[in-house]
This record gives sequence, C-alpha cells and structure tokens, in this order.
Amino acid sequence: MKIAIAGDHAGFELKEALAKVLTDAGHEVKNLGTNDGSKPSDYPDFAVAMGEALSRGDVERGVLVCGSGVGISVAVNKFPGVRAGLCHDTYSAHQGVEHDDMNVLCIGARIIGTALATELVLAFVAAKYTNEERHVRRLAKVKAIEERFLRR
Ligand SMILES: O=C(CO)[C@H](O)[C@H](O)[C@H](O)COP(=O)(O)O
Repeated sequence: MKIAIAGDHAGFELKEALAKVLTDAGHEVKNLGTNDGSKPSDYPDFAVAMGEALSRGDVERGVLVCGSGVGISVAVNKFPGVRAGLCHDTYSAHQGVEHDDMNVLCIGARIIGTALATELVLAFVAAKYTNEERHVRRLAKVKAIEERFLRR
C-alpha cells in the first residue's frame, strides 16, 4: 500500500520508527516530515502535507504522529475526504477502517510506546472497509455533513 507518514517534533522519533516498520512490511512509505526532531515545529503544517497528499491521490492512507495525537487529528480532519482517528488501542485501529473507512491513523508519541504503536499501524494497514450496508449508510451520512460545508 502507498502510505504517507508525518509528524511534528514531538512525534519525530516514533514517526521514524513507524516508517521503518511499514517499509519493512513491504509498504511504499512517503515521509512528509518533519525531518528534524530537534527543532520545534507546528503540527498543522504536517496535517496539511498529509491532507494534500491524500487529496491528490498520492497515497491511499496516512499515519500522523504528534505529542498527544489530538492536535494533528483535529487539523487533518478539516480536509474533505479525510477520515482520521486518534487510536491508542488495536481494536479501534482496525475497526475504524472496517466500519468507518478511516484513512488516517493518528497517534500520540507522548502517550504510547513504540511496541503498541507498531501493532496499531500494522492493524490499520491490514484492515479493509467492509462495505456492509449499515456502514455504507452511516458513512453516506458523514459525507452529507461534509457536503453541506463544501456547497457554501
Ligand atoms: O500534542 C500536540 C497537541 O495535540 C501537539 O501535536 C504538539 O506535539 C505539542 O503541543 C507540542 O508541545 P511542545 O510543548 O511544543 O513540545
């Protein structure tokens, strides 16, 4: 799978580790920065890079890492077509894809360690949207909310 990964200074080390995990698992990983974890950076800049990569169709899914995972998930969800979830448990990391077609996984590097984060990204990339009628119906309602604001 083509997958982008990005994060701010707080997420840098975990982001680098997860990029390697995904590459080793055979995925094509696009690293959107930051490339310098020693310099303070702003999480919205990486949310924008991710949102644009997804909007252009450069990648199918993304992984974002900041301190808590909150800021970057709020920011990237401003992009139409982005369905990002902040997940710190493995069930949500795959169920979010299966039921909600989540296309960005957000993680807080100050909250969990590399071992759990590795399980999360592997569960996320292995998961597939089920296309079951009830999920399609609910997702259509989510998309309708987005459409309301796109028409303005
Ligand atoms: O965790 C975050 C908010 O959800 C941000 O992504 C930042 O990582 C965090 O705010 C950085 O904090 P710092 O004190 O500037 O290192």
